[in-house]
Amino acid sequence: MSESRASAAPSEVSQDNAEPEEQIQPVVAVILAAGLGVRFDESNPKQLVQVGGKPIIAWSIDAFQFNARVTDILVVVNDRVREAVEAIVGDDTYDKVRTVIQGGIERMDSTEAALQTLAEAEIPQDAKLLIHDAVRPFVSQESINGCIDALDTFNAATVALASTDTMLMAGDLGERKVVRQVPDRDSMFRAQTPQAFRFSTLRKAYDLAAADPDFHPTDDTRVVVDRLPEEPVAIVAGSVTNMKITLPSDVPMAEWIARSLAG
Ligand SMILES: Nc1ccn([C@@H]2O[C@H](COP(=O)(O)OP(=O)(O)OP(=O)(O)O)[C@@H](O)[C@H]2O)c(=O)n1
Ligand SMILES: C[C@](O)(CO)[C@H](O)COP(=O)(O)O
Repeated sequence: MSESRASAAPSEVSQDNAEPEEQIQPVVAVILAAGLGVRFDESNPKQLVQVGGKPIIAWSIDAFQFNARVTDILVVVNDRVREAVEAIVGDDTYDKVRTVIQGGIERMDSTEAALQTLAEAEIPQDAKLLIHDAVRPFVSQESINGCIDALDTFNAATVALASTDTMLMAGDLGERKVVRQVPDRDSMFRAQTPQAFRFSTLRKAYDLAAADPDFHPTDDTRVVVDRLPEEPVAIVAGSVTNMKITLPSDVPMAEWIARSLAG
């Protein structure tokens, strides 16, 4: 494990702004920033693009750094962004960032790397994990707190936004896509992050998933839903502003949100 800052295990370090009487488990935010951004521009890592005067990943880390209930932060990177991310979190502001680790080829490989690091740090089995996309810079404190609270009742929770569009489930008919089903809109949600889990629950789901090389989920909720179908995943309210920067055309909207937050 290569570390950029303090080598203490999560929550060994004193938590000056936590609420020790009410919060007994560590609350660990995992910021996933090891993606290549193929849909954005591989030569311009989207995690590092500036919006509202600071890199997208700095917005994302700030949301957890400044939440009093989050005790520890782990950042997952690739070689292209490591140096820049280490420079960002080297600032004294980021005193909850324990380590910057190497991710993997797929998103689930990056989560797996985080789980291994946390296991090596002997994190408690009931620790609360908040897995967040580095490229969702404007996650609200309500959504973060909603995840932490939901884990008092559930072992898994995800931020999601109720769909305002009717969704179409499509299939192939020759070369054309055709509609196979029109699910009831009230049951349709758009997945966002953070996605939150008790450590032991996500560990178990990932252990089960490891046996299947053909499983390529794009988020952690799917790993739990597929591999632990008896485990309910609570939905926590997301927001339109908790957008994911996926395409270059998302940047103007992100700039607009950054400006409106500053205002
Ligand atoms: N191997 C990967 C792939 C993705 N991610 C992270 O997961 C989040 C959501 O992924 P996405 O937006 O799909 O990012 P990319 O994989 O970078 O994008 P693309 O699919 O266009 O390459 C991002 O913060 C990304 O850095 C990661 O840590 N490790
Ligand atoms: C985790 C995620 O951001 C939830 O919306 C998403 O699944 C990431 O992957 P995608 O390939 O961009 O859907």
